[in-house]
Amino acid sequence: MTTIARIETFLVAPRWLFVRVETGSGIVGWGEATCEGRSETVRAAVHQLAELLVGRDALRIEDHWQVMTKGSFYRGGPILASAVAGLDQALWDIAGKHFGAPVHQLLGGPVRDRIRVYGWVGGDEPGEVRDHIAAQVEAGLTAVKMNASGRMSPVASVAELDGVIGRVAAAREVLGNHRDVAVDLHGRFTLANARRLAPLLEPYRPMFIEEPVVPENSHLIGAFVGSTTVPVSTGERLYSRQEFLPVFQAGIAVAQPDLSHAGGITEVRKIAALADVYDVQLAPHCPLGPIALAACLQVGFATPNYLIQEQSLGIHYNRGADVLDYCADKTPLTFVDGHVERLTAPGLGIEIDDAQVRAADKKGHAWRSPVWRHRDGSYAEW
Ligand SMILES: O=C(O)[C@@H](O)[C@H](O)[C@H](O)CO
Ligand SMILES: [Mg+2]
Repeated sequence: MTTIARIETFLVAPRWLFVRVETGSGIVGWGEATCEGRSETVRAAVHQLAELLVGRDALRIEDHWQVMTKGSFYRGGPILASAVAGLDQALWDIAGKHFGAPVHQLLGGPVRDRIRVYGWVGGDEPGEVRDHIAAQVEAGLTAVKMNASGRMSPVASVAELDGVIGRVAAAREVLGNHRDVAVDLHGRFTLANARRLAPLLEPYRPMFIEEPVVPENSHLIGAFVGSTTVPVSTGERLYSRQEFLPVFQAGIAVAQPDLSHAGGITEVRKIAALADVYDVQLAPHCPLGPIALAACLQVGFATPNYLIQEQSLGIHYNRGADVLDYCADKTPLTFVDGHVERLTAPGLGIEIDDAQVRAADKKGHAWRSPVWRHRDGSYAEW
């Protein structure tokens, strides 16, 4: 009676796409297929993939993953990988509820009792960075991540470089030496800019420098790794083991697969195993909703090479919506001392508020990534 009977999707504020899978016996599994700025496109993909699942046994997760990712000949990319991810998470949620165990128990059992979390901080001026970090420290976090810059010239000016240094210096000053700051270059830097910046950041000892080059230029990341002693991270825009392999071979230190973009729990577990062979730690990308976060944490409780977890509780880019809005029980995602405690309930370990999600979907959302321009009018990376 674990036959898949019904698959629904919900487009909810601020920019998320939830997937609900129900079995004939009434077990409900939730997944998150959010792909920032592209969620409506993913939604269509989820409903087409649903044709492959309805009427089949929900517990054959690996087989469903094979069929969904390979079964229609044309494959790969963020849209399909996000759609598969949302469905895959929901199937793991169902399996956990069916067997009465949290997902990490099905993955081999807990290897840790709590997971360290970090949050994003904004601020254009050093003073603003200081204030935003002070608020996160006040909330108990021991690590934050900041963007290095806004729009960045292809060959950075002294003022642009000094702007980055000033803000990272301010971050280090308020954090002290017992907390960490990661610096996200966000694909805004050319390789030349990134190489010029890295030695200037070394005195502030960032936890890692993220996305030093755009993901389609993974062939350049080795040149960046070789230019700095700072650990290098990437992966929020890589969608499979095959796409991670070259960056592992190039020597990155931290892999950031997104549980909602990289094929879900099934694929990220395999990315983690591959990462382990290259001495790479996981720090999954997750500026997303509660289901994506729970899926990350389930992998984290069962994965030895797991550094830290990104999360967006209370963060202003969620524009008034919050990760906890859709949780019927807010306790599992409450942080203690900058960590989240092991989730013990069956499945993904959180309880989604069905009525709240249905109401939010009626309003929907139209979140889009901005399009930026350089001063001369040409396209600039966001
Ligand atoms: O590492 C991060 O959290 C950022 O790069 C976000 O993924 C990006 O702004 C799109 O949401
Ligand atoms: Mg990033």
